[in-house]
Amino acid sequence: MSVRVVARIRPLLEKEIDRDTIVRPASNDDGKSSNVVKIPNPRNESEEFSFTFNGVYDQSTTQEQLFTAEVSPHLKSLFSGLDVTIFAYGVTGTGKTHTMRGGLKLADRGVIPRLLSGVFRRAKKISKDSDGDTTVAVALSYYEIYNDKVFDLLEPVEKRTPSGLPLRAEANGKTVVAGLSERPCQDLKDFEQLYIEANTNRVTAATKLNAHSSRSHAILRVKVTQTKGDMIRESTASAIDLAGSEDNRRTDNGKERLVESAAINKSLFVLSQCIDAIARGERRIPFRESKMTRILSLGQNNGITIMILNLAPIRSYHLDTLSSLNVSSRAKRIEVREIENEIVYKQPPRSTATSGSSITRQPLRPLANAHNINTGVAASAAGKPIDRPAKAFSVYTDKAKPAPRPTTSKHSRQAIAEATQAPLPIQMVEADPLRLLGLNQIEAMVEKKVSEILAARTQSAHPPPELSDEVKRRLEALERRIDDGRHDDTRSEGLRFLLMARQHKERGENASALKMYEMALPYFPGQAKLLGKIEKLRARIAADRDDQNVEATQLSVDVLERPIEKKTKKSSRRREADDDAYNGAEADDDDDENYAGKSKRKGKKSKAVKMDPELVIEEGPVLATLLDIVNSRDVSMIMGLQGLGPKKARDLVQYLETQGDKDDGRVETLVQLRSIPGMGGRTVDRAYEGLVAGGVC
Ligand SMILES: Nc1ncnc2c1ncn2[C@@H]1O[C@H](COP(=O)(O)OP(=O)(O)OP(=O)(O)O)[C@@H](O)[C@H]1O
Repeated sequence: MSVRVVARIRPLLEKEIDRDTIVRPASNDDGKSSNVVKIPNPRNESEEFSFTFNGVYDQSTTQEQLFTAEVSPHLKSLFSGLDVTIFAYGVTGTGKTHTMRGGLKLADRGVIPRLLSGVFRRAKKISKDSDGDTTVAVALSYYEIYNDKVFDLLEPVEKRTPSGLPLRAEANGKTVVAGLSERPCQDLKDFEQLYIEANTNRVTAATKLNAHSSRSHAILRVKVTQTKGDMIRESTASAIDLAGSEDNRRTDNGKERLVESAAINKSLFVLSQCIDAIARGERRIPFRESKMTRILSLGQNNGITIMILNLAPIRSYHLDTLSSLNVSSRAKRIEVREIENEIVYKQPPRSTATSGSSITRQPLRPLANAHNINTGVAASAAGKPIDRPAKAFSVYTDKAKPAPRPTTSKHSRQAIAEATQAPLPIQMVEADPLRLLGLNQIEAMVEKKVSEILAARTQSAHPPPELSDEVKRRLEALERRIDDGRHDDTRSEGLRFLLMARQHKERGENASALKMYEMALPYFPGQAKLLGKIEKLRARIAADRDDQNVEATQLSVDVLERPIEKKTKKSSRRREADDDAYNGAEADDDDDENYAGKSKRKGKKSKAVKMDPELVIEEGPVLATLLDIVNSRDVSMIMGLQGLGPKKARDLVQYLETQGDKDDGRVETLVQLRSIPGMGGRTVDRAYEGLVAGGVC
């Protein structure tokens, strides 16, 4: 089954006005259910984009309606052994916490308290229906991921270590938080007490956009353990309130908040990359690049996953809303395997006959896949008696390695046959290969062959582009700087972003590299070299694309399909010109060499990109004039700038209008100006050069 993605549009808040509403729900073709979100194209308001979801809930939807429709039906699955994950996703201030936690009044309670209420009710019913044969225990864990570190919310804040709790991958593929506490929870009252107490430990700080903004991802795990005789079934419901992405230009965040914000934005960026990679069927999913994505393990976790996309209906969120609509509409394509957790059997008490001080104990090792051995659910469903594993642990001697059981798997048979270079009749291998070869011989051969096959496979897979020794050396040096402990946590985090940026850049992933450099910026505010890198990458990306392409705002291609298609011919001509400019600029790029302290690469100079990128952060009359013209929001004045036609000028003014009033939404730097949709590096350069040529300096 795919991830179920539903959208919820929140009502207008006190200061928001109806005429700013731009997001609306619509019905699909059958006209019955509302499962479409409509939003205007920011570049052409007469055109609307439609996004289809599994369900869309409008402003009037109550907490109860949402829970009854989207969460309640999965309680049954939870008790039949499936894990259920519900997570809220969206920009800051769109209603994630309201949806997941809700208010204190009964009607305002969100998904989490209602989920617990449903769990206790069902547990009672199961116990009653089985005349007490089945008992159900509920236990809670609650933790947050703050600045990419995991903290237990059920433990007092004083107990936290600066590095937080580590993550561990379990044999069954699940990622767990090592050392996380778990509290038994008898009833709703118990839960409320724990939950309210824990929430006071959660890091929440006010941002300009949302007075009670959550600055961390909060994850509540509800473990349900059903015991009947010696059978134990465990399943987990996870309710996740993700922190919201935010545009720091809109939030006036201070330095500490910028760092938090960078960590939040980074993890959400990684999440969107994971979603993209899964949707495209790629082999490498970048889960490991953030703790949140490791824990969420989208598409890796078995069970049921529901994503609630929270949306604000108003214009000031326009581009952010489009971006999250894009990410979540791709999440619909993620397939999740619905596999029930296995039943585990309690151990019968061990015989003490072999105990005694003279006996050397052998280490206990779990049988391979011990708790996955029994597929009792399937067996019982088929009406067969449930096979029980004889024991969950086996004793092995350390001296002689156990002989591998003759295996009937195709690969092993092939491996043995290939290893002996004489194809063995299948029946013989299955009957008794030990009669043909010694145990150790077989084991050595199988091991050798399997490693050969694996090595061959690894080599035949597309190897990542080989990094030059020089680049490797620099990356290693950067990693050492991060790990040598001389930097405080915050600085290390910044260096980590730089490291990731360089890795992306070396792989030719310029957009991701740019994002990472931008995320490093709050850690090194005003750092000229870093700003220069950002500028150059922006120019490079812009030159590599059509000037008009709004991709710089991270709108995905599928949203912009129509407008882009219309101007394909014109675009390709322009792109050729841009490519020339790009190649010239590339030859001029001193980025890597400067870093390594080497001389610049020589190449043809670009005519199109004349401006020295380092100039862009300087103050001066040209810059001041350019920004004054832009901030005038006067289309006729802006049109007077070189390279800005009426359409670009209108788009720019329209965009600035979405950023608030003239004082609040002022563009202060060229970096900001270049980040505006449609204002790629070349456009800004031309405008700047036009002013220089006109004598403004
Ligand atoms: N469905 C709704 N009905 C009424 N009020 C709502 C609804 N959704 C959100 N709100 C209100 O909108 C404001 C922002 O909501 P909330 O704090 O839940 O946003 P958020 O997405 O969790 O933000 P952040 O990511 O910053 O924590 C709050 O005042 C909340 O009460």
